[in-house]
Amino acid sequence: MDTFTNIPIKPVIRAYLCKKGHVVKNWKLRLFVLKPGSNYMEYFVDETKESQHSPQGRIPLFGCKVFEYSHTKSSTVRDFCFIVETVESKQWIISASSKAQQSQWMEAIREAATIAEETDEVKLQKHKSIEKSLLSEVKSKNKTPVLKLLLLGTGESGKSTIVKQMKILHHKGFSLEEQEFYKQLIVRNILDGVALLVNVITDHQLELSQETKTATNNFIVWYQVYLSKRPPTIAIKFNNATLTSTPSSPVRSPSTTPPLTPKHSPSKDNFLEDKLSQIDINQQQKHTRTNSDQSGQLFNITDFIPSIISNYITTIWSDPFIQSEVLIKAQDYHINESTQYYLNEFKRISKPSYHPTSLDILKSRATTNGVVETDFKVNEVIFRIVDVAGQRGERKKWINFFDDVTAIIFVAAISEYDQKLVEDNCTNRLHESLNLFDQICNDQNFPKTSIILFLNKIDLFREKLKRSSIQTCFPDYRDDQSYEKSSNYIKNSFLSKKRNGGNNNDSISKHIYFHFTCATDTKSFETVFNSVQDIIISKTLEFYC
Ligand SMILES: Nc1nc2c(ncn2[C@@H]2O[C@H](COP(=O)(O)OP(=O)(O)OP(=O)(O)O)[C@@H](O)[C@H]2O)c(=O)[nH]1
Ligand SMILES: [Mg+2]
Repeated sequence: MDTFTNIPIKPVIRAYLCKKGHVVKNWKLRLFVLKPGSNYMEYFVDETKESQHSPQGRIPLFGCKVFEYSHTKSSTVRDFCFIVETVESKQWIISASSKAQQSQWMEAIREAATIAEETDEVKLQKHKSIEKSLLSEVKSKNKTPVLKLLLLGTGESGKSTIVKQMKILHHKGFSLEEQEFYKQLIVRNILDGVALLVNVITDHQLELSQETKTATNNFIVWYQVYLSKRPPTIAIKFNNATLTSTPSSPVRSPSTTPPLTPKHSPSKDNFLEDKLSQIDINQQQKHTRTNSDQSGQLFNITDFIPSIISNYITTIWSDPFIQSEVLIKAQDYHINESTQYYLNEFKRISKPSYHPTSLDILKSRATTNGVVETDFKVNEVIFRIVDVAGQRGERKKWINFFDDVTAIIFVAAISEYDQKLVEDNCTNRLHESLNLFDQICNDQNFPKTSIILFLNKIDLFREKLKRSSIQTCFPDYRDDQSYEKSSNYIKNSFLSKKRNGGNNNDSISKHIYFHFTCATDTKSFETVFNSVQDIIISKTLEFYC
């Protein structure tokens, strides 16, 4: 996990000090080295070993305590002793050669401990020991603890994607029924995405090459009929809850948008347009019933795209102008971020034998309706993950799920710094997320609940920084457009939202943990979730033990 402190410039301190053995309790002279900004204090047998950087041992400094030590009964009493105790309660007894040296080292170690980071090695050790103690506790009490994690955040921030990752990591992936659902959803996502691109072209009256123009015209004529026939939602049962797909409307736009109509008159020189020209748009249903042979195959789509339509999509996406300017403009129309991924993968996806991969599923988009609870058994613990709908109108339902929450994972999509909210088309999405975070982390409903902040979509954030600064969202931001500085600024903006109520009230001065995440990347999510597990389990241990 990252920390948010600066490392002061201080000299290295090194000296020979005596260290009491952990196994054989005798004193050994060791060369101790404390480098400023290091996460460890190291000790060596001598200078040669130091120059080879071959330490005899190292003491993790993150959160360690230092206190004076005086012997009560020992035949080998030493003066000026002190103890360094790590967060894992492991102790090192060290003896200095004078009072001044003892004070100097104690002070330096204390200071180093305040800025040291928790290293992966320490995290892993902690993770294992926490798990071990929880397991033995569980065995002795013969019960499986249920830890409730509430996923909160604005719409489209990535909450449901996290649940999908949990399925991949802890549920052996997706069932055949789920894969079928996602296949249909992906087809819808692609068709809606292409229609939205065409809508952008029409809206902005963009000039296209003749080939692209023909393909867009043909596609949109077909799409309008397809849309009128397609059921508005597809649904699937997940663990007694229903996830319903309500794909985004392809005609969302920043202003008043004309209906989807091709700007250029369709040419009459191909099969599809000939077919469609026979259709009375107002009589589509009737027409399909009576001419079900060819148009039935063309429009009765569940999980595949007819090859003629695939060809139009391929032509449209092969145009570099569509992939650059049109795609960027489409952001203002709230295009699904995965459209680019799907269209890049379209050759594979458009095959009749297509089966979605885990990544395809992670990239799919369906607005969550209501609340979906899913249990995941991880080792001997059940994580009950509560995924809510993030859009404004849905948030009043959240309060019903605040009871017995072990931890809140607040998901904020930091790549949204230059995007407007779908709900009102005017509020900056990141401002909305910051305001929501402010409410959540200062809410008295969960005074002791740990809050874990996921600063999500870092992959899109990195890409976007190449073309626009976070100044769009934070006019006071003065630094450069580097990922490090920009992400750090956003992180601090979130963390600064936590208030302590001005009365040192412990109940609302809870700690906020944070991670930079890419929820569609399974490997990095696994690391992040291990760390989250540690925090949650260690907090819960207090309750169970
Ligand atoms: N590139 C990228 N896409 C992401 C990331 N996280 C989520 N997404 C995509 O963002 C879209 C929205 O994600 P969801 O998980 O559905 O968002 P949500 O927070 O559940 O949204 P609501 O249900 O509307 O509240 C999906 O298409 C995801 O694939 C990420 O870190 N990087
Ligand atoms: Mg969702």
